[in-house]
Amino acid sequence: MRLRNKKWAQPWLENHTDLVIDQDHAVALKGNWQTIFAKKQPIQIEIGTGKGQFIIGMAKKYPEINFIGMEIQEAAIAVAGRKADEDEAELPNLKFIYGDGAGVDTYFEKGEISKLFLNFSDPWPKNRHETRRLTYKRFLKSYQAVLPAGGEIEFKTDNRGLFEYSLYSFANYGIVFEPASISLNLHEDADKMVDNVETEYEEKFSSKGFPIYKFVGSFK
Ligand SMILES: C[S@@+](CC[C@H](N)C(=O)[O-])C[C@H]1O[C@@H](n2cnc3c(N)ncnc32)[C@H](O)[C@@H]1O
Repeated sequence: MRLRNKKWAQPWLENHTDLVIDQDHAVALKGNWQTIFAKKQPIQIEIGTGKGQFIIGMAKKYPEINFIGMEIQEAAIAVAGRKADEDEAELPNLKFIYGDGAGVDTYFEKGEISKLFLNFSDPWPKNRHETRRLTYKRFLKSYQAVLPAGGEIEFKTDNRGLFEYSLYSFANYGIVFEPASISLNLHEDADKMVDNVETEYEEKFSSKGFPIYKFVGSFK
C-alpha cells in the first residue's frame, strides 16, 4: 500500500513526538519502553500498521496491554497517529514508531516485547523481492531477538501465495506450530473470530468474500 504524500504529515509528526516516536528516539528508548507508557504492562507490536485501525482497536479492547504500531511510510503513520489522537477514547496504552520493521532489534531488548503482529504485509510476489517480505528469515531473526522464548507471532493475510511462502519460512526458521493455529478461512471460523480485531485490509477483502488466512506460532 502506497499512500499519497500528505503535506500536513511532516509538521503533524513534528508536533506529536510523544505519540509517534521517530527512529532515533526509538533506538534511545531501547530497554526503557515502559517509561513512556502510563502503566507498566506487557508490550505488543504490529509491524506495518498502515492507517492504524487494528492497533487502535486492540488498544481499546485490551487496556491491560501496551501497544505499539510500527510503520515505514510517513503518510500512513501520520494518518494512524492522527486517528488515535482524535479518537474520543483516551489511549494511554498506545504509541507508534515511524520506522522500519527490519530495525526492530535496534529499538527493543530481548523480551521487551511479548507478542508481534503482522497484518496483510505487502506480498512482494516477485522472487527477486523475497528479502523484502516481512516473513523473510532476516525479519524473523530480528523478531526473535526482541521476543522472549515462547513469544508469539500472529500473521493474517488475504494473499495465498504470501501465506504459503510464510508457512515455509516459519517452519524453516523453527517457529513452533501449535495445533489449530492455522486458519484458511478465518471469517468462517466462529471460534477464532471471537477475539478478532479487523484491520483495514481485512475489512476490505473479507467484505468482497475473499478468504482470510491466519497463522499463530511461537519462537522457541
Ligand atoms: C498492505 S498494508 C497493510 C496495512 C494494515 N496492517 C492492514 O492490515 O490494513 C502494509 C503496510 O506495511 C507497511 N510496511 C511495509 N514494509 C514495512 C517495514 N519494513 N517496516 C514497517 N512497515 C512496513 C507498508 O508501508 C504498509 O503501510
